[in-house]
Amino acid sequence: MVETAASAAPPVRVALIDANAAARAVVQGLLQAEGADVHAFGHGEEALLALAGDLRVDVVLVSRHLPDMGALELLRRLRQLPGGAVLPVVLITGDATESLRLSALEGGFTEVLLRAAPEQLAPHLRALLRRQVDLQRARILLVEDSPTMAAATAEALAPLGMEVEHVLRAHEALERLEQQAFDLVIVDVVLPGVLTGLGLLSAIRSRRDDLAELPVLAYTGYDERARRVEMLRRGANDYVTKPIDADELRARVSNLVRYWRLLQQVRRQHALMMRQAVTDALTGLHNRYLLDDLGPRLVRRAWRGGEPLTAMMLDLDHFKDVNDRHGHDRGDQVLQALAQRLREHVRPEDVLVRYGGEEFALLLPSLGPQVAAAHAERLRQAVAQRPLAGLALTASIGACVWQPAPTPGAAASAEEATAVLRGLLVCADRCLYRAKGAGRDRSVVEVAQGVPRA
Ligand SMILES: Nc1nc2c(ncn2[C@@H]2O[C@H](COP(=O)(O)OP(=O)(O)OP(=O)(O)O)[C@@H](O)[C@H]2O)c(=O)[nH]1
Repeated sequence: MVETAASAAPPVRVALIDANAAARAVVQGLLQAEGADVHAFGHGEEALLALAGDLRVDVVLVSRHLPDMGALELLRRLRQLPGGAVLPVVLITGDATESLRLSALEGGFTEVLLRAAPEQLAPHLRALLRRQVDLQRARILLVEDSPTMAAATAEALAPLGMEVEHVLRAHEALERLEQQAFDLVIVDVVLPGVLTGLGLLSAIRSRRDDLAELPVLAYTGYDERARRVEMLRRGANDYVTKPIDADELRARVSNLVRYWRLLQQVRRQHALMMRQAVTDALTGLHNRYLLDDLGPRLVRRAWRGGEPLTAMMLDLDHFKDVNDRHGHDRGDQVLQALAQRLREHVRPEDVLVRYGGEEFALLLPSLGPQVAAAHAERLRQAVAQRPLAGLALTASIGACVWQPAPTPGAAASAEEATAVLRGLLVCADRCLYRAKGAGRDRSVVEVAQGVPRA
């Protein structure tokens, strides 16, 4: 059963209340340039009259000084209008002090926007509108066995423009959560069937993926302390007591959806930062921090399975001359071309990183000494046979092959695995040094005796 309130995002409707005609025109122009539908007013009373009548908006922007009332007075009266309790009301001010910002937020404004030059204000207004559109696009899964309650909920949420999907049973809700992304679950705690609302809550919270933190708003018919505590204990973010109050429901739903959006934004940024932390900006290859993370895992796997593991160090020959003769930019291009060349020669199970400067490290599982030596030669030839960024260059390679004794069931500790990785890299580096000493453009391979340890 689906009750859809809205799907395509309509323009965000903004009430702009500012006594200063010139300033108002600037903000109005910026908002309209972003596609907003703007209703501008110079007086508070004028705006309140329109909003108490037919005018419906998604967000209100108000300047601090109005001819007929203060911004706080306007806010108080806006909150009393139908639907006004959840309306985002943004104060726009030229006063940048932290104390003003805090007192405005404490006073009930949703945000405080600093009045600045248009080019500085524009991105803030764009972000404000984007947040509003995001909220309108929210999808809510309503799990409610009473058709009357479901209809009342859909009606109460309609002004928010969110999409409400209704299912009757908890198990249907679990199926829908598998199929589609939702921003909030509203669940009646008492549901017929094997899985109750509380059971659904526990099922969501015990998931091992991001959905475990999906906001859940619980409906209860009993305003009873023990039941409220139980709902919160099981992980409900908030609850509403039946019969529902439309304004209260909208306010709680908006808050939870905002929280979820923020959480997702933080997660995305965190994932990006984690990627950046292990990525070398010049070549796009992973950096040595990824080796520190993945290397011990490969060591433990090799140890467990008695499979060989090879570490290789590859270093361009006379790279300093490239920089000196052709400039640092050309040197960078060479490193990028080299990274691409190496990428073409690694298998999905191999780890390739830029170890630093013009040195690259590889970890290659399951190659015996002869195959590892042949592979090192192939890499050396791959560098020498074609120019890199237009320059004929060579590389030297040091490789160290570790063949663990088959010890089924034995597992290395994390510290041991790290020590073995270091030992392998030191051994490979030693081989590289020998390759350089022997005239460069060659590979030197050594089979580790015993367990390599740094
Ligand atoms: N363009 C560029 N140069 C770098 C980068 N990182 C390190 N280098 C340069 O790489 C050069 C390494 O020089 P050396 O360690 O003397 O080694 P080499 O000239 O390659 O000599 P051998 O290794 O002995 O054959 C130095 O000039 C560094 O400045 C980088 O990201 N970009």
